[in-house]
Amino acid sequence: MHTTMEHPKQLQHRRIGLWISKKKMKKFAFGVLAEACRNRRLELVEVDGSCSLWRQGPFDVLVHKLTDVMIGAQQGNPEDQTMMQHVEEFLQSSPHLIVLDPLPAVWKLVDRYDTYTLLEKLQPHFADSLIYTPSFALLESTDPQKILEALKVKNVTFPFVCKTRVAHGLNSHEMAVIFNRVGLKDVSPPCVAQSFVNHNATLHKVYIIGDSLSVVQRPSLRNFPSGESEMETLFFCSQEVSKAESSSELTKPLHGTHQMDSELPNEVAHQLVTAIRPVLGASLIGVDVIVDNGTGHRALIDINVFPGYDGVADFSEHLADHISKLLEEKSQETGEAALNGTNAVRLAHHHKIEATV
Ligand SMILES: O=P(O)(O)O[C@@H]1[C@@H](OP(=O)(O)O)[C@H](OP(=O)(O)O)[C@H](O)[C@H](OP(=O)(O)O)[C@H]1OP(=O)(O)O
Ligand SMILES: Nc1ncnc2c1ncn2[C@@H]1O[C@H](COP(=O)(O)OP(=O)(O)O)[C@@H](O)[C@H]1O
Ligand SMILES: [Mg+2]
Repeated sequence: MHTTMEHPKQLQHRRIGLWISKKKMKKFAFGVLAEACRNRRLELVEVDGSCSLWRQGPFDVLVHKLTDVMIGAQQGNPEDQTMMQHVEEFLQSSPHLIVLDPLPAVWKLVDRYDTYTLLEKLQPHFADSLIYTPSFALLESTDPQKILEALKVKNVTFPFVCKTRVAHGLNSHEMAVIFNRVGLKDVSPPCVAQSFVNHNATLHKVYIIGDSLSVVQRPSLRNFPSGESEMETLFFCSQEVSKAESSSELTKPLHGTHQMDSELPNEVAHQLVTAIRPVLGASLIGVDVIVDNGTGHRALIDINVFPGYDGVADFSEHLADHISKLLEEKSQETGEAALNGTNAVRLAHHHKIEATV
């Protein structure tokens, strides 16, 4: 008689759905991740957002970057709203599905004002590591007087960077550095104003993949005169300033700048990640850190959902490890739950017998 030996849970074949935009898929090393998954008895499947998830499933893990669809739905785009409804229904019908990262965690990171507010609340946890988030204010008016008042209330100083509230997607990277009151005419509300921090044109991208992190140096905006100055508003696209290959007048460190050490020690990066991961509830994130060249304090200026991890060695191995770890934890959880369930039935049965003796 042929008996099929049930694979022990940890050896069972698992299906991992990867759902990212076409733009991101073009840059994504799908084949490398698929290979890393195969080596861990995981099958990586590309999810087609235009087809039914039920037909493409079942999945044990859904790895996604749905920020564009989430933001579109939030802004009233009917197709994105329908898509998000489909996603929510699928998640509700798949209680054991591991979502990487959970939608509530991702929602916290699609609006810069929400993200900076969250980081501001974390300030006490960071104080001893000299980590902070620069002063920021929500600007909702074009009236210069109202803007000045909003800046003053939140201690935002000139120069400041004006960023869209929306943190991801095509138009989210158009920014401006405003140097004086005349420049307030360039504020396009609603936007977030964040005090500019001189940091010797060095950006540290702290890339987090579950429990592993990598710090990658990138070019960044050069130093500017502190306080109000005669400089004209500087418009720029962040995707042209802080990519590995970015190089322009904007990113050339000024000669003779006060060269306070612009490094980000690894242990500081670890302290940062230890503090923010539990609060964010996300595990595939990029944190942009710059070091104030006057004080050496570390400023958190940006958090990204599922970034490109450009420059991170063995990204696919780290991601496949993280997925395996989550599956193992889930299997133990359900194993324990089943065991508790069985024990509860056994106990109830025992009490029932006891009651009849
Ligand atoms: O352009 P990539 O691939 O390097 O990744 C972008 C990230 O760059 P990074 O890897 O951090 O240098 C980029 O991070 P920054 O905004 O540059 O800090 C964004 O996360 C971007 O996502 P979106 O287009 O804003 O939804 C990311 O774009 P997607 O890969 O999500 O399309
Ligand atoms: N508060 C700041 N002080 C100094 N430079 C900043 C500040 N905020 C942003 N920048 C510069 O602008 C770039 C893009 O800012 P960021 O908030 O990371 O936008 P994005 O989300 O588009 O990456 C940074 O990499 C850095 O060079
Ligand atoms: Mg950034």
